[in-house]
Amino acid sequence: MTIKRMLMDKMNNQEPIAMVTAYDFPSAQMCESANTDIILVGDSLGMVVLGYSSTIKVTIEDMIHHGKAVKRGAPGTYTVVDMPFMSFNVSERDAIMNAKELFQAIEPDALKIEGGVDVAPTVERITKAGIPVVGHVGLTPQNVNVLGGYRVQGRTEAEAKQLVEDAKALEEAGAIAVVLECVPARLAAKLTEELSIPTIGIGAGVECDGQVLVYHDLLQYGVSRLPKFVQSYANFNQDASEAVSRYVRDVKNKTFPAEEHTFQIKDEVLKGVYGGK
Ligand SMILES: Nc1nc(=O)c2c([nH]1)NC[C@@H]1CN(c3ccc(C(=O)N[C@@H](CCC(=O)O)C(=O)O)cc3)CN21
Ligand SMILES: CC(C)C(=O)C(=O)O
Ligand SMILES: [Mg+2]
Repeated sequence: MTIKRMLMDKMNNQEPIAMVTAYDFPSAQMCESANTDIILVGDSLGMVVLGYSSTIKVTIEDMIHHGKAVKRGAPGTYTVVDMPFMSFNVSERDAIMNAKELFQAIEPDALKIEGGVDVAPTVERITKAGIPVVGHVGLTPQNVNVLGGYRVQGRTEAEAKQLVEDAKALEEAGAIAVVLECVPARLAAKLTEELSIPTIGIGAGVECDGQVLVYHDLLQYGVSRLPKFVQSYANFNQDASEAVSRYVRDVKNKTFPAEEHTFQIKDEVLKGVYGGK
């Protein structure tokens, strides 16, 4: 089934779409075994696993490196890959060639592009070239230096109207779904009702057709401060910190490795090498 068909079926049957952002083989395996509907190889990988302070330094090569690992870990799960900063808005030609490169190298089901009215013609061109596209409006982290921070979007009447126009332009351009990031819940609910394509929310309330969260946020794994919209379901930071500290202590104490972690050699072999002492 195409990703578009799957998304439309879930929307029409009112079955919420569960999406997780993941970046590597083990996390993809975990998402697949947990029946995640879609794995997003998000450019948030720049912040979460590469340690950048924004998503701006993420490259096509980074996306390919992580995207391929995710596909190996989750061969049976739908995947969407983010087009990184400046890979789709320099020129239409560049956008198409970059989409081609990502789509051929990773073989995902769709690509995702941040932006609304401004990128709609690009979304249409890429879609017509044969690559399904997911839109992304509201807080678009690639614009953090213009927006002035990671803040809720669409709170004023002017901003809310623009957001609605952006989402409609994406729908019109043929986008298969649209991510709503950090949008007031009641605005997201209205928009979800109005659009014919599914909305996938992050910080956009429960009325969206689906939800997306970052794997490392769900698990409190590596990330320190969690945005307000995150529900964490585990605390890997605490478990990992305790575990690694215990390992370091055991090495210093020589209580690790123990007998059961070591390999044996016959006496006569050792004698042959070092003599009869
Ligand atoms: N780990 C992680 N999770 C994400 O969801 C995520 C990333 N990284 N990196 C890329 C973007 C950046 N995102 C962010 C980052 C911070 C906030 C944040 O701190 N927001 C404030 C809201 C302030 C307000 O306007 O009221 C918060 O307190 O939640 C929101 C989205 C979402 N994306
Ligand atoms: C948070 C989601 C929507 C995203 O774009 C990412 O993980 O990069
Ligand atoms: Mg992203």
